[in-house]
Order: sequence, then structure tokens, then C-alpha cells
Amino acid sequence: MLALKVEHVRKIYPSMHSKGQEVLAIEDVSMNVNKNEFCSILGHSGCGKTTLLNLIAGFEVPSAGRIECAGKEVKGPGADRSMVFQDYALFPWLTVFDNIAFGLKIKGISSSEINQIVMRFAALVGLSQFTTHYPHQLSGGMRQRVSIARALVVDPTVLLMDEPFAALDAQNRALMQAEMIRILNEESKTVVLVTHSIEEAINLSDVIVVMTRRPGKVKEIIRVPEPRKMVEDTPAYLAIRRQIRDLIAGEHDDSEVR
Ligand SMILES: Nc1ncnc2c1ncn2[C@@H]1O[C@H](COP(=O)(O)OP(=O)(O)OP(=O)(O)O)[C@@H](O)[C@H]1O
Repeated sequence: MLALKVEHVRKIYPSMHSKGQEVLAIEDVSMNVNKNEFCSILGHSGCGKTTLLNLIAGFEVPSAGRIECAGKEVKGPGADRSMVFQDYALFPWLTVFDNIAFGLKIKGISSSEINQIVMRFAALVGLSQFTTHYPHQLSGGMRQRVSIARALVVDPTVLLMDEPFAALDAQNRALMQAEMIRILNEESKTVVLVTHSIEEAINLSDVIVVMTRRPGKVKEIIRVPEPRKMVEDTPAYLAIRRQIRDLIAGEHDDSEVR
């Protein structure tokens, strides 16, 4: 079953530098993500990865094409899609509990039910002991766990993640990748992840979309042979990493300002 359908999507922005000019960010992007699949988007800086994610989130409107989430056309932000940002985007004046509860309070759910759901998701991300803490009292990895719990608590059809682990050091990044696999084993979800890391994409994904340089188009869609079970440095792992590296390295700079 399809969770997400992106059909021939184009995005043109007005240029931030030259008045009257336009930037063609992505062109004719089509991709499907099945329910409970993990899809990563890889490509050079500026190829339009965040643009694509923002279009799926409904923060931006496509200049052409169409996006559907669970069969419904995306026309703006909605509770069926939640986003995890690189900088966590937590509310600093709210506790961990209230940050996680935020989306539920908007839905008008009773406080006893909210309590139950928040504690379940706090446990899922390993923060049961920290629900009364404030974001500034937490490490980067813990803040990102709060952000993931806050996004999952509303039971979105698609979880969108924009370089969620990029601000973490290498050790915490590896830890969060392992945590993500554990969380998804307990709480099946459709995920679209934007990342710069080929290894992160291989470790987490069922499917990897490699984009061309700007204007970003789909260069290749690669299925990971053994999703979330690939062992680093084995021949199969090295082969897929080489394939993706070659695809990205083979990209010449054909960026244009329209
Ligand atoms: N709001 C905007 N207005 C004008 N141009 C924009 C806007 N947002 C993005 N762009 C341009 O669109 C292109 C794609 O940007 P985008 O941030 O989507 O790329 P990216 O692949 O996510 O980059 P990075 O990997 O560096 O985060 C870039 O040339 C960028 O300058």
C-alpha cells in the first residue's frame, strides 16, 4: 500500500539574490514510498532535498506536479505528516512531557489519555526518567529523542526527517541511528529522511533516492538488499556504498538560475 506518492513535481523559487529571476530547485521528481518503508534522499548540497521534504510536509506548494499522502492530495501542513528537524525545534519553555504532548493537546484529547500516550512515547525513546526536564537540561541526542517522540505521538502517516542527526558527534549519531532502528521495530512507520550521509542512508533505509545536482531530479532509486541488517565492510555493504558514491560523484554541476 502506498503511503506517499510524488508525481512530476517541480519547484521554482524567486531568486533570493537577483530580483525578477527564479531558481529551479527541483524538476520532474516522481517517487513512491510504501507503507512502513524507510526512504532516504541523498544528493549534493543544494540539489533540493529539503525543498522536496518541505513540499511533502506542505510547507511549500509545488510549481507543478502533485503529492499524495495515503491517497489524499497534500495541500498544506497536516497531522498526517510530522517533521523532525536538525535543530530539534523544541519549545524551550516547556518540559519534555509538554513538548511531547503538544500535538495531542491541539487535538483536544483528555488529559488522562494524553498522560498515557506521552509516557508510552517517552519510554519508547528512552526518556521516561526525564519528562520533567527542560530542553536545556538535555544532551543533543536526548533533545532529538524528544523531537522524535513529539513527531510520533500524533501517529502520522509519514514521518519526515531533515538531517536529524547532523548536529550530533559521530558516536551519538551512530547511537541515534541504532535507536531509530529499535524505535521503528517497535512502532512501524513510513519515514522519509534527508541526509548527507551515504552510510546513514544504507543503515536505515529500505529504499534510497539519489538526486542529481540542481535542478534536482531523481537520478536513481536503489533498494537496499537487506534493510537495517547490512553489516558494515562486508562485500554487499561496500558494493552498495560504492554504487551510491559513484552515482553522486558522477554528478556534474548543471545548476541554473532561471
Ligand atoms: N525559500 C527559498 N527561496 C529561494 N531559493 C530557495 C529557497 N529555498 C531553497 N532555495 C534554493 O533552492 C535550491 C535547493 O535548496 P535546498 O535547501 O532544497 O537543497 P538541499 O539539497 O536541501 O541543500 P543542503 O543539502 O545544502 O541542505 C538551492 O539553490 C537553494 O538556494
